[in-house]
Amino acid sequence: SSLGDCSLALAGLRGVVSQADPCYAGPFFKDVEREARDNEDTCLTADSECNEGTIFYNEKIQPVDSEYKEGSEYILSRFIKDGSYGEVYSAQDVNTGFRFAAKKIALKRFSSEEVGAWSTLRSPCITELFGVVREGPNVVLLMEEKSGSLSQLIMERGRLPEDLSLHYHGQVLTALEYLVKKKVAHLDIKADNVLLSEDGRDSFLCDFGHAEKLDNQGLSLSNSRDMKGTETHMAPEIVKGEPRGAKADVWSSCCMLLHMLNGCQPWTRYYTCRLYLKIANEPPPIGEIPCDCSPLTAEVLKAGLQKDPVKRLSASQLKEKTDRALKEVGGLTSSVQGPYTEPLYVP
Ligand SMILES: Oc1ccc(F)cc1Nc1nc(-c2ccncc2)cs1
Repeated sequence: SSLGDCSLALAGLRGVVSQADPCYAGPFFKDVEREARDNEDTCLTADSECNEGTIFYNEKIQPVDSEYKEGSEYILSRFIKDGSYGEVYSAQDVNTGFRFAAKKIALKRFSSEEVGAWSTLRSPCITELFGVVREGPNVVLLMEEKSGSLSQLIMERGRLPEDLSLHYHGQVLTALEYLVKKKVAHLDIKADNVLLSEDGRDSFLCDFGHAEKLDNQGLSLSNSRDMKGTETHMAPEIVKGEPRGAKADVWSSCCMLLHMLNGCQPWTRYYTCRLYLKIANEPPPIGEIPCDCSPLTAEVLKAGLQKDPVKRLSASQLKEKTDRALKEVGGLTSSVQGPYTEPLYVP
């Protein structure tokens, strides 16, 4: 839409739910976050009548009289899981019947980064954010629904065949290559946040609750050093509170590759204590590379699990290596559904 419509939509946004071009969602949600922090009390007792937000252009999600509220314009059908900062439900638009996923976040825990970073992304490897609606004390993020997650598949199959693991790793690295171009770091790459298509052959990155914008050097703009993401997949620079950027996602993607190959997350078979110090002081978990994997797969993991982010390969360099490793094992021949294979416990 032209700037006119969009800025009009934003200007009129107070108290209405409007269709707007996602490019402008970021700034609006900055002040929702500020307002939430400023008047903590009111947003807690916030009148449930307050219903404002932005539905990005989508004829299948229809505000009625510029309202989009749970229980009237859409319904939550079933609880799916706890996402970052909120619960995820399957939802349906009452008028169109269109199904989507919805994450309900308490206003005081809402980070405008999830919307600001995500709303500018358009990639076949990243789930689409349809919109954000504030309902009283909550913010609800609306996202395209997928049939399941990579973590569910790993649980069902114990561990995944090497070719299937490399296939998904390659797709996640394609998503990371795109994020590097858009100067966004996801900072919570793990199988829980990778969703699968119906036939399981395509994967999509989701949940930008920990995402951060990057500067021209590829380092995070947010000066916060607080640790983000999932402990077992945290890069050394994260646990050490050092400057972080896109390379942290590369480390986490290799932790996820180990999770797919072994059927269990790195570090957890050797340590039950807090992992931060182990990740900071121990060598990288390359000892957990399964002995039955191909040499090129081991190369991918060694290159992606370099503790020094400068030495660690970039998403596009690792994507090339991963594609070569997949060719070396004969390409993707395994079916997505298949026999349960016992996870590899301590050798
Ligand atoms: O950050 C979000 C913003 C909006 C959403 F609707 C969901 C998420 N986060 C996640 N959704 C899932 C998931 C969704 C659908 N099916 C299986 C898993 C896993 S993490």
